[in-house]
Amino acid sequence: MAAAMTIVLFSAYRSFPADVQGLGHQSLGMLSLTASGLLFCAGPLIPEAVLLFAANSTMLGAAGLMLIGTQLFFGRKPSWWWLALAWVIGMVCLVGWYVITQDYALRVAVFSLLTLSFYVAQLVLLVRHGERHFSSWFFGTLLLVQSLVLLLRLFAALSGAVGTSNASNGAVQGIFLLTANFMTLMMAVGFMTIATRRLQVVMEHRSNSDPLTGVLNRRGFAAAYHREVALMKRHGKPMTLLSIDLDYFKAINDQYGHAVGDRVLVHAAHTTVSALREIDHVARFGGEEFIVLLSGTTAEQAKATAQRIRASLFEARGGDVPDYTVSIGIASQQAPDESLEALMARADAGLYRAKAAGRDRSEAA
Ligand SMILES: Nc1nc2c(ncn2[C@@H]2O[C@H](COP(=O)(O)OP(=O)(O)OP(=O)(O)O)[C@@H](O)[C@H]2O)c(=O)[nH]1
Repeated sequence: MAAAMTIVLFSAYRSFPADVQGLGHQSLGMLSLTASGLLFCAGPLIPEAVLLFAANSTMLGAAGLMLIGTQLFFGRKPSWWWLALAWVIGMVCLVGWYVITQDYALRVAVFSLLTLSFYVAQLVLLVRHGERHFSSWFFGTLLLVQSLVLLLRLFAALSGAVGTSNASNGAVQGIFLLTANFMTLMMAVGFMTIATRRLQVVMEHRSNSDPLTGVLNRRGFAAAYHREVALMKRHGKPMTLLSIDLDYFKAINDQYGHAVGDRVLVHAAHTTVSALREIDHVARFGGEEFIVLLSGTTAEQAKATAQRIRASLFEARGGDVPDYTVSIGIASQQAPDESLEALMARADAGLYRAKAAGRDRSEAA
């Protein structure tokens, strides 16, 4: 199962975009688990000491790599120190097993506890950073089950119910091995579920946003606009559109080059976004024209917002971006059934007036 899941996770790692992190480490974790399984099976062929150290190292490595995969998935710093510490504790325990007491139950208890720590850490990560979505609930439940199984094994070991070797035939041992195999499959399925959900989010975001500036594109803006129209219909909330155009942008491109022109566009987009509230929507409609949809805002309030955007662009100048100004056209949606095209045409009329009046200003339609 671990070998099959290694292939599934590796294949996803190769084909998913880099925004979905952690698949590589999860796949390495499964590979490590495969190696561990093979080593435990190779019992009679390998000297016992070598087998115990190698098989337990790969088993701990598997759980540690999976934790690191999940940490990377959530954009956290990987805890390599944790894996190293667990490995040192595990190896000291094995040396103790040889030198001091060959207590199988104690060995099982120590390794169950170490492995448990990795799964509990994944569960905590998921609870803290997971999206409220079915995929998180599913993976979280699996992590909880896996942690409970390990906890049970820990208690079983402490109470002497695990027999005297991996091969001992007790019911507890049998149930554990069966569950461990099943959970190997399920852990990979669980991680693939959150990874696939992330893939969907990334793809939706890409298809709705402008690749240069990261703000919405036409498609993403249309969806946001229709959500706002629905709010207007239900609660009578006003909304206002700003059509923002960079002044003499061709001259910036001609004087500083296209790359600097691109930086100006990114600067304008980011500064505009930071001057607004989270509920507002900023889009780039190609070229050097941006559209802003101000939720719950009247034309009067939008005039102040347009001023604020222009002031922010002015204050944020400097660094690797040359000076530039913008002209802004303002138009409020008159009624829920006014079309986006009509609204934009009115905002553009305001924009042309601002351009004609000398640029670097805003004009209401
Ligand atoms: N760097 C860069 N330039 C772009 C991009 N898209 C469009 N442009 C340039 O934007 C410029 C737009 O020029 P115009 O439409 O003449 O407008 P303008 O020079 O800003 O003049 P006014 O709008 O009248 O103030 C053109 O030179 C386009 O090549 C882009 O993605 N990156």
